[in-house]
Amino acid sequence: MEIFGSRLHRAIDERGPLCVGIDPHPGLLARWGLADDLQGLDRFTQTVVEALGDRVAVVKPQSAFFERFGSHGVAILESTIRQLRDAGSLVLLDVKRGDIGSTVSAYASAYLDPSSPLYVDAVTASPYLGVGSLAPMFELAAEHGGGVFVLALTSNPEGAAVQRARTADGRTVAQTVIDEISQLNRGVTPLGSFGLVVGATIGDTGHDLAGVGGPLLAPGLGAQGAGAADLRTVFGSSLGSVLPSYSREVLSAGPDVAALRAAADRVLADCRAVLPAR
Ligand SMILES: O=c1ccn([C@@H]2O[C@H](COP(=O)(O)O)[C@@H](O)[C@H]2O)c(=O)[nH]1
Repeated sequence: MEIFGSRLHRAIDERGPLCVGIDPHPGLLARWGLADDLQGLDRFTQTVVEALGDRVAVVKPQSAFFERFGSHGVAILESTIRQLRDAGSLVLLDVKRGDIGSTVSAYASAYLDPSSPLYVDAVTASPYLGVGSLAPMFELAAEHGGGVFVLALTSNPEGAAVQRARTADGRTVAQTVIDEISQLNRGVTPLGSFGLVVGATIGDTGHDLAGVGGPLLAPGLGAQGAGAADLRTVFGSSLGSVLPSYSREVLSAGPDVAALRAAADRVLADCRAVLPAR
């Protein structure tokens, strides 16, 4: 079995360092001339799959925009996940789960067990019940070649008050998360399966990302105001592990399939100009 970190490394070599989110905001559905209903949701996601499923390394459906339509919306998410995987992109479900360990086991089964209808390559997870509470996700991911991206320094301005608060030993909360995830990836090459979410909007915070050994997902590009050049400031010497992530910046080019592809190509070129060649 090939581990997630190695599959991601290969996907980036083949398709370039880019993650595109599927975030069917009501405003985007309207902009695409679609109704804010199940049919609109289905058409929107089908179009993104057609445009980008065989093109970008990672596609990141945002679960919330499917869940808001109830069980039928989740059914569309399930079929979107299958189609993306068939088209060859890795699927990172942005679902930010976290709970006590016994409940995290159930979340792990939902997303990281290959027999689940919502099985994906990787998920996002929240560490605010303690990184250790996510152990069932880490274990199931390791067993089946999956990945977990844990929130460390999020792109929203509200995150800093919690994430940059100091713990008893003087490290920030975020640095304790970074250090625990680094341990999970220790000794794994070329890339570990346990990643962090670090927003492209946050500037130079002085956090030490050098030893993470796993992918660094960078949302906040485009609609939230960060540009590819900001990656240098945020990630410094860790730029080689960055997976830039765009949603609205690319999606707003739709519904034309060629325009969506051109938008993805454009942001990928912007990122390539900043990230080290590999
Ligand atoms: O720190 C974080 C973590 C996750 N996100 C998610 O990424 C996308 C961003 O969408 P844009 O349209 O590119 O702004 C969205 O799904 C967020 O929930 C984030 O923005 N920041």
